[in-house]
Amino acid sequence: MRQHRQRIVAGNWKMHGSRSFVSEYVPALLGKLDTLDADTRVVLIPPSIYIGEVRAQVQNRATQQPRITWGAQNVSAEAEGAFTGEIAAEMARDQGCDYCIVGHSERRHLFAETDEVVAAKVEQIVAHGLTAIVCVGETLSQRQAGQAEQVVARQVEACLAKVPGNSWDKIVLAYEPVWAIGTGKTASAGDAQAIHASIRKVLENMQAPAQTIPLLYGGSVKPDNAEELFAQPDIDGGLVGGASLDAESFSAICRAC
Ligand SMILES: O=C[C@H](O)COP(=O)(O)O
Repeated sequence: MRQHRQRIVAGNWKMHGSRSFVSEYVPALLGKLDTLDADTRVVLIPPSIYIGEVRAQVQNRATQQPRITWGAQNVSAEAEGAFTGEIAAEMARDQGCDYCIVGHSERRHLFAETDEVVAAKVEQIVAHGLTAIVCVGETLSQRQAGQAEQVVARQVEACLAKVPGNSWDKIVLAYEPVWAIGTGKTASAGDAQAIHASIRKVLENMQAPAQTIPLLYGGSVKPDNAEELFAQPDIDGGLVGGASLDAESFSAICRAC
């Protein structure tokens, strides 16, 4: 039987959007989420400059809160200071964010973020009362070399190394195979489930509450594959990129959860 865990669909807009997009997209999306399963939480994650506008649009539909919420794509590993261009976890909290993505493969590969940096960011995020959506996942060559489980296990252990024992309820993991991100290639539901199950074992070995931490799948999630992925026993929802930018597609994915 499937464990009862929080189900989450998070839409990572990446570096897309505009003020006019927010004002059209958010009301259109919310209008399509009236029939959402009561256990499912939807997180809108725009570029940080638009968080305030997303927040205002969601708060206009007070009846859907707190099932519909918002978050940040990234925060600094530092608490505050002379770090031009960065935003602090406390600032994300100040904008009402409940969630923050950390360790996304684009940050790891394009901005050279290491597991140690990710761990420091996770520490900041949970210390400020936000929930970290911690991304892990293997590259294509690592998968082809049969190292997927091993790579993911190492990332999980390193990225969660500084989580205080009383903060595990502030952790969500997102398994995102790098080769599936934005490529239209999705891990098969069986392969994704196998990695998710292996992540729970890693969490158990870390003395974390492995059965209650939500595990999301990310990588070319679309309306036509979401249901099968979300039906897997250890997959509790999705981290959605491209398809989250279309209200019709994203709402269909949310309803599949
Ligand atoms: O954060 C989202 C992931 O990178 C997945 O992106 P995608 O759905 O465009 O493949």
